[in-house]
Amino acid sequence: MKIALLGYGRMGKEIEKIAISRGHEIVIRKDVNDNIDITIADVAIDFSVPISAFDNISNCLNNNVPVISGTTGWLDKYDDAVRLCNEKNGGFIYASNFSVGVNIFFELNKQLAKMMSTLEEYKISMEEIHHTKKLDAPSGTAITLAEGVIENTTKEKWELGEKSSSEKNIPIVAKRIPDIPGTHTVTYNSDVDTIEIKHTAHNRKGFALGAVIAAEWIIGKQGNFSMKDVLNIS
Ligand SMILES: NC(=O)C1=CN([C@@H]2O[C@H](COP(=O)(O)OP(=O)(O)OC[C@H]3O[C@@H](n4cnc5c(N)ncnc54)[C@H](O)[C@@H]3O)[C@@H](O)[C@H]2O)C=CC1
Ligand SMILES: O=C(O)C1=N[C@H](C(=O)O)C[C@H](O)C1
Repeated sequence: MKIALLGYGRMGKEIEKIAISRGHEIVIRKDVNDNIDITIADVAIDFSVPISAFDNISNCLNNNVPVISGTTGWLDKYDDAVRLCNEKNGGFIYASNFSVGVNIFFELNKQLAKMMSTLEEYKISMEEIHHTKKLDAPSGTAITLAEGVIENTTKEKWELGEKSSSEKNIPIVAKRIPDIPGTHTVTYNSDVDTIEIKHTAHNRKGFALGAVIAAEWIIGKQGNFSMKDVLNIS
């Protein structure tokens, strides 16, 4: 496959190594606002910055190139991206986290939320820890975890901070510590005990492998998909 990397930072470089090891060719390495001809690629993988993700994705969809995006912090335009994908009969996957482990963790989180939904003595909170170069907070993964809880309980919103302003909200603490690739914890605390589920990424290889697998999977498909479709998780 001929792959365009839209964003050639920490993730772009990690994806390049894995893509080459799986027999693919990198035909574009776009960083910042370079002019590119996206039509030379079979598929594009966007791991850029929040302000550029939508333009990168639109350029692909407008030129009939399927696109995978892992960039977080741009979701105010997600519905526009889905609309454009449908209008152009394109292929598009956004995932806040491409690692297999986190996608299993997302399902575990939903199951746990269902079980906890009637147990009012337990108070939920979330914590995410990332490296100090991260631009957005809370992380996209923490937002997906919060959405999984909201779908399965009476919680209505997430809120940044240690304590939420309403019982209906899920408090999310975002910590920034040098070199941490990504740690997410969901905690249910009561007076008598604590239940906690946690995912710790040891490096960026899992995110990068998931993105390449998604790029391989989307070739020849039309529609807006998720990592759950790619991994066939039920
Ligand atoms: N979904 C997932 O599994 C994961 C998502 N991420 C997200 O991916 C994004 C990138 O992460 P990193 O590689 O760690 O960041 P990074 O800062 O190392 O790389 C981003 C690169 O994008 C470049 N860039 C700026 N404007 C651009 C444009 N118009 N077009 C293309 N590239 C442009 C920057 O120069 C930079 O080199 C972040 O939003 C991060 O949260 C990171 C890891 C996993
Ligand atoms: O910026 C990062 O590094 C990461 N971003 C994603 C997020 O916002 O959830 C995924 C992963 O945790 C690493």
